[in-house]
Amino acid sequence: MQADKEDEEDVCPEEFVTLCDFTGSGSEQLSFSSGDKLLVHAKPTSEWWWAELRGVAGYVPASYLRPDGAEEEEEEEEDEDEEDTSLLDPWQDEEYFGSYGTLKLHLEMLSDKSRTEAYRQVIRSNSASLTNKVVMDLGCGTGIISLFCAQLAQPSVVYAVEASSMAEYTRQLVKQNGCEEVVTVFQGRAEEIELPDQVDVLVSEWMGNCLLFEFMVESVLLARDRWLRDGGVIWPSSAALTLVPCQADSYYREKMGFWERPYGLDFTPLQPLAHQEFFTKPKFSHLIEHNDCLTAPCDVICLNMYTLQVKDLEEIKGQFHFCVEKPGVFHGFTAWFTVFFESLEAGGATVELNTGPNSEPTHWKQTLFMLDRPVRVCAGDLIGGTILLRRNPVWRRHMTVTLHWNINCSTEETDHSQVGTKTFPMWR
Ligand SMILES: N=C(N)NC/C=C/[C@H]1O[C@@H](n2cnc3c(N)ncnc32)[C@H](O)[C@@H]1O
Repeated sequence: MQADKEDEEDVCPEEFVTLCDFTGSGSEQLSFSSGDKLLVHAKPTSEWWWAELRGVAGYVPASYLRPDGAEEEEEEEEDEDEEDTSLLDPWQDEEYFGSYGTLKLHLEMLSDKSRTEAYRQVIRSNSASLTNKVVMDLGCGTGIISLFCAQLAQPSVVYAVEASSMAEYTRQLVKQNGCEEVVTVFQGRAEEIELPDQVDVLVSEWMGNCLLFEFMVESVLLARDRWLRDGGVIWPSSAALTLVPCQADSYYREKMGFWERPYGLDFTPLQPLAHQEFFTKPKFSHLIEHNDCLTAPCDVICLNMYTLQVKDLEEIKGQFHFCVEKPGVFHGFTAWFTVFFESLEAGGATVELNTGPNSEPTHWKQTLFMLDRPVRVCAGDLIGGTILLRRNPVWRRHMTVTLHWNINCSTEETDHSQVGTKTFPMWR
């Protein structure tokens, strides 16, 4: 990588000091360690600058730098700035693992019968093959999956790995349920802990909204590469993201229609604000009604957990071709995921956990992406396009979802915006 980039206007280079480590992703980003002195050549945007370190140049996140020579006032403010460095953690681990140190999220996940029973079914239907196996439960939380393993099968050992302070309680639950002979709890990040042995089975419940949000999947892939022995099994074994063009009439009326005539008054000047506030980001925990689907759903992304690589997570693209089955209003797209657990026995039945509208609801429910403008469609209209999940290069648990679509109407009289595109932050 050359130290200067012809198409960036060069400013006189300024020296900056880095506040923490940064691992660049892709060839364009420059990695550095905390305390490095960088030479900033250009500031093309407020977020990304073009800088050089020891003759190598690349983009760096501006928020990770402070002007060199500013350290004296920095020392004076050291105390109140102390907590700021935690804001610079691209993984936001303090906040993330802090949230899992309380019961709220564990109660939500454990109360999700579809989710929890699916994992119990996986253990139960593979109990014979789990005999004498070494199992790793990555991100075990309260240890529910590990306890199922110890209760319903005879593995030789289960390594229950949990980074949050919940691990202390997980140890108590293991003891309380008489599983301490089989289950060993390791408190720490899966990326950092040392296990006594390779594992035969790597099981984890890592899926976030829209499948990938939180990107815990990266930890699972790293653990697979480091701890899963050759021929070992990873659960889930594969995952699919499903999309469907849909109506969302009640949501649209609730958030946008409301301003037409509240109490006989015209509040429509607030509609642009409502659009910005309610339709710019995806709507999590959306419950799509079956008859809101304008077409049959389509799997747009399929992930094989044996071959998926961390670098593949930067950008994942899918395509779709829908044929509208009934007239209606195309308000947006709804997405959900399904994960599959292959049997340990050759030819055994695959267990699946489907979070879509035709299955028992889960705590994820579905995710709704609202278009800027609803479009009336007729049966026979074709909605084709692409979906792009692009991981945030700085905030590593976040991504954007970009949808491109075009509508080929089967008849002429209906009004149509033929082509559309929209990018949704999740959440950065
Ligand atoms: N979002 C869904 N579905 N599940 C979130 C489930 C997250 C649980 O896994 C733990 N966890 C997440 N990442 C790691 C890691 N790298 N090492 C150890 N424990 C981890 C969290 O602290 C939660 O207890």
